[in-house]
Amino acid sequence: MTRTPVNVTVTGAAGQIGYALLFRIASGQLLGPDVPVKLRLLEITPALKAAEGTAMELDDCAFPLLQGIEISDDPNVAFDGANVALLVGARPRTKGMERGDLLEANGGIFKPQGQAINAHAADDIKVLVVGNPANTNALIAQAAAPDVPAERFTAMTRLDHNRALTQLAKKTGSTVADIKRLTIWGNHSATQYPDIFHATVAGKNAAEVVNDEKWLAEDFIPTVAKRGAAIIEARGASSAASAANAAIDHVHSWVNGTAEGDWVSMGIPSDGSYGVPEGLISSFPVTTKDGTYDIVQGLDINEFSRARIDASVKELEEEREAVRGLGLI
Ligand SMILES: NC(=O)C1=CN([C@@H]2O[C@H](COP(=O)(O)OP(=O)(O)OC[C@H]3O[C@@H](n4cnc5c(N)ncnc54)[C@H](O)[C@@H]3O)[C@@H](O)[C@H]2O)C=CC1
Ligand SMILES: O=C([O-])CC(=O)C(=O)O
Repeated sequence: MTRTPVNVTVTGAAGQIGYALLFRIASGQLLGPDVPVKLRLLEITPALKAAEGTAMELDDCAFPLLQGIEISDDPNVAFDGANVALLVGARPRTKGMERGDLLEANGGIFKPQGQAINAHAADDIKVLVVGNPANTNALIAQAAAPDVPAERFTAMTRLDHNRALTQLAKKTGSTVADIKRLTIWGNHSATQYPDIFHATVAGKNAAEVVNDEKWLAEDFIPTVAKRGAAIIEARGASSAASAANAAIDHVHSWVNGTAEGDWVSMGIPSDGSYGVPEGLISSFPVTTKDGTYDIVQGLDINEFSRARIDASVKELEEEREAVRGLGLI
């Protein structure tokens, strides 16, 4: 049976994440090995030529699943009929900046894109915001799209999740495949909280296997939370291939479901669970099935975790106030 192609819109297509992302989408890694895709690339006018160059290379790969590429500098064109939208296009931070410092520079990008999604995207649109500060940019886009169900706007904390998996695997002498049920809570920022209290390593409780609260507080959490800055320091540019990989993982999980007994982390609109004020786009543990996600309920949050979740949520509230002040929501 021939399947209808899925329209995937990628913004910032000529950027460094775009370059690491597009080929993987076209090869079937985003949606599955039997799902044809059409790519819609959105760029600012001066970068259209570079986007065309990337499209030429995509052509040259002769991906059997790639059924078309359109390039535009108009969000109304790029989001027309979009089933999946990856909002990557935004300025990256440089050394010495926090991601929140980008709010003023980048926030303005997401309101018109939200409006264009509202007006033109397909009814089943799923949005992942990657551009920083991702959680609050997702809030801006969502606020500009009142006709799209709020839960379709998500922000990427999967890179943090993947970073935490590897750090925990290294500490416990295991492999990432042995680790389940890890959670990133809160904001994709230095206040995020990677939580191992409900995680398991080869079936055993991770916190008990580690049994080292000092390592948790002084090594693991800051290493994961500040990994983006460490990459900028080492590479001279922010994470690109790992960010593209996390975007693939995020959408793949959302569309194709999580494994039995495991969960993933996604920045999603809070329904008030775990004391996170309703409407904030905050990272939670989620399971996914049939293209929808559910927050994992009933986890016992200890004092150590509560303080850290609250601190990150407070920062999200402050970012929300800031974008209210800028008239973006
Ligand atoms: N959530 C996460 O885990 C991560 C987020 N990021 C963020 O992703 C964003 C992109 O990073 P890079 O690709 O490294 O940056 P980049 O500077 O290499 O590429 C960004 C691209 O976006 C384009 N762009 C700017 N404004 C646009 C608009 N209004 N519409 C469409 N395209 C537009 C630029 O022309 C450029 O080609 C940054 O904000 C970065 O901080 C990066 C890594 C991880
Ligand atoms: O740190 C940055 O600015 C880029 C990013 O979001 C990350 O690598 O997690």
